[in-house]
Amino acid sequence: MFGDNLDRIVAAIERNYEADEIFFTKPGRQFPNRAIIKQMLKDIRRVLFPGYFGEEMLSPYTTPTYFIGDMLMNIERVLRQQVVLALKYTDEQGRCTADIEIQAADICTRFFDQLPDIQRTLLTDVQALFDGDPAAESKEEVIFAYPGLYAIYVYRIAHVLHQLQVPLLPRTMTELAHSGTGIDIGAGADIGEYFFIDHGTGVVIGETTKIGKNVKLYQGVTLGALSTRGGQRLSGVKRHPTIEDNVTIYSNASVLGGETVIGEGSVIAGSAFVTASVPPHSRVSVKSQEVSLRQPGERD
Ligand SMILES: CC(=O)OC[C@H](N)C(=O)O
Repeated sequence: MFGDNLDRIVAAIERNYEADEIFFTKPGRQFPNRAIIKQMLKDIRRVLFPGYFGEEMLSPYTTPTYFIGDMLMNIERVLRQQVVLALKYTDEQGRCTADIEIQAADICTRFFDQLPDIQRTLLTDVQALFDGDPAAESKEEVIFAYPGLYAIYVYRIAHVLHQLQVPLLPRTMTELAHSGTGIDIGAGADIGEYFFIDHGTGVVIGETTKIGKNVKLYQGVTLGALSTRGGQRLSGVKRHPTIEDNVTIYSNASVLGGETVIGEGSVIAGSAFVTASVPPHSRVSVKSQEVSLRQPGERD
């Protein structure tokens, strides 16, 4: 099939390997496993919303106490292994495995301590989706089927791991959700409770975005950076906007820039392009310059 070409192709690929050190996985190190991370997200979701994504609560012989305990012990073991792999892979100080394992165990302790709070926050997101979408038949339907809730769930798990400075895993998680839903939420974004994303396809929320409570986004909204020409020099710099409490942003609007603040209670029209701050209770029309104050009692 290859004829005489095989040797030539092999040699060319080998030369490409030699041109960049990223091709040579570091000796004794191994990447975390994407399939295992995906399964772990499923298992955590089964604990937070039992019965929705597995058979667990249907058996009369299973009490929640044993189910939760058993699941958490298994998830902890898997998470700890993946955190060890991620820490080892990215380690630049040549730390010994024992030290890395201690750090991973500590990260897991802190992560699981926060799990009940993540669950409570997710319930506020479920409520926001149900309250905000007249097409939702029930909160159960939101949990079972809504892509917005799934993306928010994965984000809330990934965000805690990001705060605990776990490398590789948070991004892997949010990209798994992105590929399944079309909703891209950076794990570093800081998002308050009662968060609502309806439909969701094409929503992008950059990693330094700050979002208050009770914020609503529709499909195609970008909360992005103004310019990324600075490349890695902008790493860690606030590049994405701040959205205060009770803001609604309609479909395909772009709000860009690290210093851009959308004041509390504002409404941004669909397809608006906003690169400057607007005061609380603004109504922003398609051209970002056209900003007027919302009248008291005026509807979104
Ligand atoms: C959402 C967005 O504008 O991202 C651009 C780039 N990935 C950054 O983080 O700056």
